[in-house]
Amino acid sequence: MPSSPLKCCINPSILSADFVNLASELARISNADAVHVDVMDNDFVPNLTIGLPVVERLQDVSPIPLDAHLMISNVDRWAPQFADAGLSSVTFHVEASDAPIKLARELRARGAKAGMALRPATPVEPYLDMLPELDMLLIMTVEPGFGGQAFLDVMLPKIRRARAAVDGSGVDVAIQVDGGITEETITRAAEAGANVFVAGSAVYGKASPEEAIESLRAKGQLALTPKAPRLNTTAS
Ligand SMILES: O=C(CO)[C@H](O)[C@H](O)COP(=O)(O)O
Repeated sequence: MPSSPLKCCINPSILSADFVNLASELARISNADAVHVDVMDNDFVPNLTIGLPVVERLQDVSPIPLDAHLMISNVDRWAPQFADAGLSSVTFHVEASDAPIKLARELRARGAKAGMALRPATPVEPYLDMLPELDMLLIMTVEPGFGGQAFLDVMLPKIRRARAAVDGSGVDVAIQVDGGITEETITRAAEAGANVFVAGSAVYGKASPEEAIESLRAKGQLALTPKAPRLNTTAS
């Protein structure tokens, strides 16, 4: 583990926001670390959301960095265009890419952080040599496509292995988790080694999304902060 605690970041997913009022929905999460923008094409996943023109307008108006999660096919062709739109980070699914190393380099060359996502059934081990090419590794904790699903606890060992590999390699790669993150599951995900948390329902489903972000952040940060060793106070 690094000597100082990892910073806990909360990235609300606008999949759970009101799509007719996206600008005002951004204002409701002003304390977020980034806005998670779910782009789905009804091919890579069985759902359809927004495309590049809408994301470009969000980029124009958002005071918070945008973090696009591209759940789309033909991602080698599309992802660079999202980077060109000025997004802070662009995450592609490795299962959808023909040339993930080339794509990660292309995203960085265009000024975006490079993120790579893994579906629940995709193992992390084949991609560990790629860590220096990445700024973020997204481990899906639900099947991608829909909000409101239950967190897959079976993903915790994969998060632990990814954290061990990141810390062991000395590269600065964030470990993001997406799907089913709540006040209850964030602690387990953070203890396993995730430090960036996407939350849709657990933020936009609350009366005060900003309070929900603060509460999630406090719980995640607590779990990321190493515990002080317990003193043995029993007399021998
Ligand atoms: O990528 C996603 C779905 O594929 C969403 O970001 C994710 O599901 C967030 O929703 P929730 O926090 O409600 O699970």
